[in-house]
Formats: sequence, structure tokens, C-alpha cells
Amino acid sequence: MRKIILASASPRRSELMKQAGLDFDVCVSTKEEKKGPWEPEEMVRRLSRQKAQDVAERYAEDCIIVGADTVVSCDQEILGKPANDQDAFRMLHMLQGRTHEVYTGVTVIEGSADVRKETVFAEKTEVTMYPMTDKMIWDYIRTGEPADKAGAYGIQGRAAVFIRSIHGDYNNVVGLPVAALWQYLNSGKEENDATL
Ligand SMILES: Cc1cn([C@H]2C[C@H](O)[C@@H](COP(=O)(O)OP(=O)(O)OP(=O)(O)O)O2)c(=O)[nH]c1=O
Repeated sequence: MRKIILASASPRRSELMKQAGLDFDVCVSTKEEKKGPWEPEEMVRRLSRQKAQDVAERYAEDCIIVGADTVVSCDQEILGKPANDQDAFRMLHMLQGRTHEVYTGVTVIEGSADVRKETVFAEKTEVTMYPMTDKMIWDYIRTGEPADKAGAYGIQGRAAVFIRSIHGDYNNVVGLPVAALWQYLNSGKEENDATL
């Protein structure tokens, strides 16, 4: 199996890769994310590609680069990380008591500098939240959890108590649809060549 490079600073993505038994190094993209007027699925596909391509430029040897990007979508609005606490409140106030979508895009770049193959895919998970009072939202914001998370919540953390149901891959909400990624990396391989 070729060396895998995770092009992400997200500790959640690293944890999920480890959980899947994948052996990898981390190399973080430093390019500013170029956001455009795209639909959420197109947005996460493009941003995951930007991250993977930026890191791929630093590796001439034969390897596999994985980039990912996660956004929340609600009322035709794309929610990334909140700019500040007020913004986190606005996002959580919008999301509470209803259903929204979480999209994660993944780009896999394989090969060496001479010949590279790019694969891009995206997963959608629907998340339904219980109603939250303003006090519940502010108490949650004070935990500090929303700051670095798309949509201002972490399903894997304290926000778990506000989740009524989900439809789709849980890990996709946490930032990486690791099953789909593992299946892709292992597709077409003989049993003895699997990365388990
Ligand atoms: C909705 C949700 C998002 N998130 C996180 C996943 C992502 O880390 C983050 C969205 O930000 P991203 O820009 O996708 O990723 P990142 O900035 O953390 O890392 P990098 O750009 O280096 O790859 O939100 C959770 O951890 N739990 C959740 O429930």
C-alpha cells in the first residue's frame, strides 16, 4: 500500500483515519480556501480538491493524498465555522428544532508527480435537532466547542444531547465519511492487499 498523506489539520479526521486502521502522515494545506457561489455539494468537492492539490505539490513520490471539507446547509445558506460567538448563536438558532444537511467532500490524489489520478466524491447526512432555548444555545457556546466546527456544533461532543436523529453516515458529520473512503481505497484489491 502506498503512503497515505492526510491533507487536514482536523484532529477528528486523524482519529477517524486511525480508527479505520489506515497508516498515514499529516501535511496541512496552507492555501486560503477560495469560496464561491456554489451549491454545498459543489463547494465541499472544490474545497477538498484545493486542499489535496496544495499538499500534492509538495510530494513528488508515489503516494495517496486525502483532502476533505465539511459544511452545514440550511435554508439555502452554507454554514462554515462561526466567525465569533454571535455568529455561532445565529447558526444554532437557525438549526435548532429542525432538519439540516451536512456535506463532506473528499478528494483522493494518487500517484507520483508524473502521473496523477484524482477522485472526488461527496457524502450528505441529514441531521435533525431538538428545539433549543436561547439559554441552552449560549450555555453550549460557552463550552468553546462551536468555535472550530462547521455549523457551530460538534455531534461527537456536548451537542450530542441536541441531536434527535440522523439519516446517513455519522462520521460524515464529524468530518470524514471514513467508510466510503476506506471502501474506495480498498476497491478492486485482493483480500491480502487490504489495508485492514
Ligand atoms: C457538523 C460538525 C463539524 N465538525 C467539524 C469537522 C471539520 O473539522 C470542521 C469543518 O471545517 P473544515 O474546513 O472542513 O476542516 P478543518 O478546518 O477542521 O480542517 P482542514 O481544513 O485542515 O481539513 O467542522 C465536527 O467536528 N463535528 C460536527 O458535528
